[in-house]
Amino acid sequence: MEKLEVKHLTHHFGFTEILHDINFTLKKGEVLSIVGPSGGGKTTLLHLCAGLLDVEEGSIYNSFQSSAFAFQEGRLLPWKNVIDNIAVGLLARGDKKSEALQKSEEIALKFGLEEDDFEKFPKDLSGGMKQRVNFARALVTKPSLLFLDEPFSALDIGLKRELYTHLLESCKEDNMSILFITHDLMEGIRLSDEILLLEADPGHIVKTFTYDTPKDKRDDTFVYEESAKILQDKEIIQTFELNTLELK
Ligand SMILES: Nc1ncnc2c1ncn2[C@@H]1O[C@H](COP(=O)(O)OP(=O)(O)OP(=O)(O)O)[C@@H](O)[C@H]1O
Repeated sequence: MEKLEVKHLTHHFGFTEILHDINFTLKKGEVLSIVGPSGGGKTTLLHLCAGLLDVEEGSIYNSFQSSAFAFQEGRLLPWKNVIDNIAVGLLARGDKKSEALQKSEEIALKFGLEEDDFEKFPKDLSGGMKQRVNFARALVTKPSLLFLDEPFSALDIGLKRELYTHLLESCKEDNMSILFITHDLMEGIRLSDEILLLEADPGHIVKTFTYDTPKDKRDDTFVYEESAKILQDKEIIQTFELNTLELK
């Protein structure tokens, strides 16, 4: 069975310990989110898991057959148009050009882009269109594991919901697994089988929340009720320092 297994992972930048003794397993078909305050080491952890940083202490075992990474800011190639940007991963793995372009056009339409947009370059796209291209590019290769670094944070609520739906469809149809980081507890509750709460200085997992309700049954009421519960949790209050905030 494909899995990502993180054991006793500790990481330093210089003399500063950023992550301390992280342990978790992501299994095939699961969605796992990492939630925590800014600067807590979430991106560092995701980069280590994706092989973008070298592991120094502890281990990461990744037996997923393929993976893709969608960055928060998109990182589209400015000299390529929409379809060529989406096709990058397909061409890199050796798909025939005509097939790669066809698959890219299909997924672009599915993700709400229009034929008129296909030839546009990133500089001529709105923020929302760039995010659609970003997601389409990550999903078109049908990765068995998808890494997401706060991909929804700058999006309006309508586009967020649309992209949630596409992601969950891919999880269901292709049994894709997702590891993602977010500041947004509601997003974590809507999408995840498991939420890891990461406290800062150094980043360590203080608590894990597990959700068994099928994701297509998680309506707004479910998400609000679970968020209300979680916001009373002692570790959440402490990790996000909610008890020190006063509304003025
Ligand atoms: N390449 C680097 N060199 C030195 N320090 C780094 C490097 N990358 C990150 N850091 C530091 O590591 C700490 C954790 O950063 P990281 O980006 O992983 O946190 P984060 O939880 O993702 O934060 P945010 O939610 O604000 O994106 C921060 O103090 C950051 O300054």
